Amino acid sequence: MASSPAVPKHLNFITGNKNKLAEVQAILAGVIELTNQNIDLVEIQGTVEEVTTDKARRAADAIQGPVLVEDTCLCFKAMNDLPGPYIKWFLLSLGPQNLHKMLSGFDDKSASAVCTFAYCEGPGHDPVLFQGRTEGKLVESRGSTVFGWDSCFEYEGLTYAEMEKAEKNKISHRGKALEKLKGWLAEQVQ
Ligand SMILES: O=P(O)(O)OP(=O)(O)OP(=O)(O)OC[C@H]1O[C@@H](n2cnc3c(O)ncnc32)[C@H](O)[C@@H]1O
Ligand SMILES: [Mg+2]
Repeated sequence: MASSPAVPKHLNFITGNKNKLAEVQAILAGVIELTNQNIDLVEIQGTVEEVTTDKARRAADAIQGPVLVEDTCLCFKAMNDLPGPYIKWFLLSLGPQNLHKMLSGFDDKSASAVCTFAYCEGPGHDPVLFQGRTEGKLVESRGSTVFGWDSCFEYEGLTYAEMEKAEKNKISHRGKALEKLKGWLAEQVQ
């Protein structure tokens, strides 16, 4: 019989982003206990899978134990999926008020929000990935600018920032990725 990885009863989610942490805590409430460490991890360049896998390995090495990490992309169809994993730096430079201008020269405003979680059992182990994607469009900022590009990403008429938190979590890239993680966790304990 193939041996299952030793999935702990709680997950140590390594992130420096308080808003991500709050969403993950809300979505996983009652499913798995979550602890958090804010470790400043180097993020490589590459595909989101490469970035997230590398992030998980670095986090597992840093704490010498099991970890959960996540990387979020915002991909513009007109730009062949850029900025993708590099959205953080565009958002930091432009701010949510100016982000929509990145597509002002294009008719196609389609954007995909992509969330990729990686669970790594510990140093030297291969991370397991769980990805969720929500299709929407890049719009002028509407709603609270507390969390990243929430006010610039519209899904079915509302920006993420205009939705109730629970509504966002039901349809979001992060919610979908965590549904997959939950399914995997349930399989491990059977
Ligand atoms: O420590 P980590 O987990 O890496 O946290 P981070 O803030 O650096 O996050 P990323 O590297 O994944 O970069 C993603 C960027 O997208 C933003 N972001 C992530 N999830 C988001 C969401 O659901 N809604 C809006 N913005 C989001 C986030 O604030 C960053 O600017
Ligand atoms: Mg980061």
